[in-house]
Amino acid sequence: MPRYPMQSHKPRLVVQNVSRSFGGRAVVRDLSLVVEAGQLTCLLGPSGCGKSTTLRMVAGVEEPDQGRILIDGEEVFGPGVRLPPEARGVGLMFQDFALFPHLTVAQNVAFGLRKGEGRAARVDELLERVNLSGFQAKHPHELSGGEQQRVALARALAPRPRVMLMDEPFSGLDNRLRDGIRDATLDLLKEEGTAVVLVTHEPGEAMRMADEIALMRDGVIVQRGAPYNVYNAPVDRAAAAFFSDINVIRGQSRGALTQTPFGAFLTPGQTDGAAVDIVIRPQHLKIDFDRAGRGPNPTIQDGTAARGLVTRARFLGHESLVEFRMDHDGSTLTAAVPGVFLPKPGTALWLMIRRDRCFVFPA
Ligand SMILES: Nc1ncnc2c1ncn2[C@@H]1O[C@H](COP(=O)(O)OP(=O)(O)OP(=O)(O)O)[C@@H](O)[C@H]1O
Repeated sequence: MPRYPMQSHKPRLVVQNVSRSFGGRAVVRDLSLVVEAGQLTCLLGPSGCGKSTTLRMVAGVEEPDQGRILIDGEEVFGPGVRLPPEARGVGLMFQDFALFPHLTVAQNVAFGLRKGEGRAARVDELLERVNLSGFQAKHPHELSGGEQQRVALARALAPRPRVMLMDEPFSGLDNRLRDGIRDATLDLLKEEGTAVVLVTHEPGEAMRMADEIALMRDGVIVQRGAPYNVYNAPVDRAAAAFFSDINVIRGQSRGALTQTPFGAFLTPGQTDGAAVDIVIRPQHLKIDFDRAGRGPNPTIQDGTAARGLVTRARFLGHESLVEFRMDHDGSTLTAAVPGVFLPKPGTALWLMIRRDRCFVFPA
């Protein structure tokens, strides 16, 4: 049943309306996904939202209750079709990737390759590309964690998988190593041109690696898009909160406007009288100084300033986080400021909200 006619474009990976329950509980619900060759899609979401189960169904180690999975237009799972994992042309890499301890580095990388011409050359090529030339004869116990991880990557890529499936592949690594290995891994995956599905619960990792983020919650994809779009246009309050701390100002929409101590916000599309949440990331609160009990003048971009007292200020390295107790209702707001800004607790400051950086959601 060819869904994609011969002459038309066949995405590398198509997951169609796939569902899976365990003991009557739906863990993945009617999930669909398309990943092109050379593209990296991150399944991002909190623990237990069904990311790993989705990945395992693509790998073929878990069976969907329903749905179809196609690789290069070929059905690998569907009504009456169940291709085993080894026949799907997928490469796997998991957090606890285990190299074969009794095999050398070269033998580990060669493991999935057929004997014959080109085998040794492919092993050497990959080891060079993960910066491990000369490591061929070593055994895994002689390698650092980062080196073992690179061997595992070379091993998974050696047979030129059509789809590479990675489940939290960097979480076992030292923090200092992680960013370098992520970048090197991404470069190699791009050179190989394979389609990649990477599971992570870390927004930072997804932002760094993904062409497309598929944000998951309770077994469904709630939003997908380029990292920039998912970060800057979240579908709801929880999607915004998944990527950073957020500040929430609750108000009531009247005539497409919501009045707050920070001035009026446009809240089009909200029913009259409906409670709305105005959501703003700490980076997008503007701080101004107290001018003898007065703040800066209102502007169209930033609205009216509201006064608060600093309750805590912390330096985090690249930015400072300053917490305020607001005069008007005693609520707490947090502002992030680049560099070092550590006002003493009790300092009165004025906050403004950038209108172009806030999100409005029904409460
Ligand atoms: N084989 C199984 N039998 C029963 N329940 C399972 C099985 N596999 C997964 N689950 C349950 O399904 C839910 C989703 O698991 P899954 O591993 O897909 O989530 P996840 O988003 O990858 O989370 P994590 O990051 O913690 O692995 C969890 O509640 C888990 O306990």
